[in-house]
Amino acid sequence: MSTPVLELRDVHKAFGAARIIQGAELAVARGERHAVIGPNGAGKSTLFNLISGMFTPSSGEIRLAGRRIDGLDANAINRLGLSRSFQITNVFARMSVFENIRIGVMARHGIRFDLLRRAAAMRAVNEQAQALVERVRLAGRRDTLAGDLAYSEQRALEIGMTLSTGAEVILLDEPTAGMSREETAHAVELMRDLTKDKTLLVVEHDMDVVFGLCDRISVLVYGKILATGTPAEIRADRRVQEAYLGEEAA
Ligand SMILES: Nc1ncnc2c1ncn2[C@@H]1O[C@H](COP(=O)(O)OP(=O)(O)OP(=O)(O)O)[C@@H](O)[C@H]1O
Repeated sequence: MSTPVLELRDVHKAFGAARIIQGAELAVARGERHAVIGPNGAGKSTLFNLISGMFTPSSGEIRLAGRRIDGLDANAINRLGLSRSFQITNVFARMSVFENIRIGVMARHGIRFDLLRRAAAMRAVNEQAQALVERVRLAGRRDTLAGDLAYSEQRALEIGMTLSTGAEVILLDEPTAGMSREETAHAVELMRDLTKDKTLLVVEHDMDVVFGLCDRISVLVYGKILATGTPAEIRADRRVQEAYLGEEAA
């Protein structure tokens, strides 16, 4: 693999005496869709928090496009091209769909609200925000308050917000949690489309989504990556079957 766009080397994270991440190794290639799976409590969300700068590792290295990012705060990491969504819906309920997306687009350009009065800046930002609203298929809900959207629409908006800062590496934490089968299928299609020219790292419990969407999968068990491989390799991996997938993948 050429230089991975995202790389973890021997990453550890302890909360007091609780060693949650214990030497995680991960290499995500540019342009791939990569899932992190593992049992409840394995440390998947903690891993995301470490990568995105919500937590600082106790030790180890995290690199984005070859550059150390461990120890940087979330905003700095975002500016370097990594953006994440959260397990819990995280939209501004009292702002419209369009306004939610526009905040991220403005951040991308470093535009403050007072500068928005300048017509040219406003036009460019509005055009990009509108294009993204359309890409996440919420054009019909453009002026609806985010708090009034259906749950699955809120999750789609959240993906839009994650993309709005223009980041190259997108982290999505359980994007289909709580969705019906139909909503899940729609969300998968959306993710496939929106991440065509991006790198996606996703934590997901729905194995149909993982095996259908992702190029490679890493299995996290007790804070360590037990295996990384293609869906076929992971399905066939005896250790993974024993530790996690069980009968389901046989
Ligand atoms: N800030 C924290 N302080 C102390 N313990 C924490 C903290 N954050 C997470 N943990 C612990 O770390 C362990 C792993 O949690 P984490 O949420 O990362 O797992 P997960 O794999 O995402 O689980 P799930 O699939 O259930 O979401 C849990 O035992 C949790 O209680």
